[in-house]
Amino acid sequence: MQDLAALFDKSAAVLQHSLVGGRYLVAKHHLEAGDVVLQCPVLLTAQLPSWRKRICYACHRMCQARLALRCKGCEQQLAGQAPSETQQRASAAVGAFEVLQDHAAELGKRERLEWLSALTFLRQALVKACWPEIPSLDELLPLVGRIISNSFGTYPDRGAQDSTEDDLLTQAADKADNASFFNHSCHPNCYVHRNPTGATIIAMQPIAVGQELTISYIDEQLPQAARMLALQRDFFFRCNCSRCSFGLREGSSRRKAKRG
Ligand SMILES: C[S@@+](CC[C@H](N)C(=O)[O-])C[C@H]1O[C@@H](n2cnc3c(N)ncnc32)[C@H](O)[C@@H]1O
Repeated sequence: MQDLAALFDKSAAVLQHSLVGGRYLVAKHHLEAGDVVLQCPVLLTAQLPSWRKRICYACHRMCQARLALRCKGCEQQLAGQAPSETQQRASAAVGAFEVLQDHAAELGKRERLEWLSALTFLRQALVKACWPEIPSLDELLPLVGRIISNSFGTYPDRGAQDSTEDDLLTQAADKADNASFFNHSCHPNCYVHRNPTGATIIAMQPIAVGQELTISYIDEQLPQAARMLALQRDFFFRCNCSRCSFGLREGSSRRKAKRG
């Protein structure tokens, strides 16, 4: 198993393990609002067929011309061997990816059936291709669960502001990287700035050394019931952040006060 802590060497975050809640990140030193916590390069990219030959393997930028031979972003030639740094980053990402929570058991019945039929098709293709070791469905489903519940959307070149959910769905390219260790909070202290080459996690407020670093996976402006629904539906977990726990207590004490 690779050294996961090393993924955060050059960042303001430290990886911690909790027996009940899995991994989480805390501030390495005091942070002010606007401080960069972590730079997350794109590490794994799932390309749609229509994107083939348009994404640079080195900087993961989309190239405008379909058959471009050289990336305009980093001047790398698009054909040929990937540089070893990219290969190293990719294998580090796979190691980190393997330990993430998969929630495979919590996939909805319909979603599970859809994935099982796609994975059965994949296995048949691997058999036909004489693949040396065919993974079982029980091995493949957790991979799907990890991708669904831990990846970030990568936006097309025009930038996050103009992008819509539809862009994400139709042009979906996902990445799994060190940013996948940030837990969610409905009252986060960091936000994610996404761009085509990766993501940057930025502090939104002063954060004390040792304090947990959190981001929001959803629109945290939603009311509590809608937030819980979105997290359960899209990420398969029940939120235990301080705002939700406080909200529940607040709701019950308000009801008590009404009854009293
Ligand atoms: C992106 S990962 C974060 C790292 C994760 N703690 C781990 O050890 O793999 C997302 C997963 O962490 C857990 N998680 C994150 N935020 C949470 C929260 N506010 N309440 C409960 N579980 C949370 C959920 O299991 C979720 O699927």
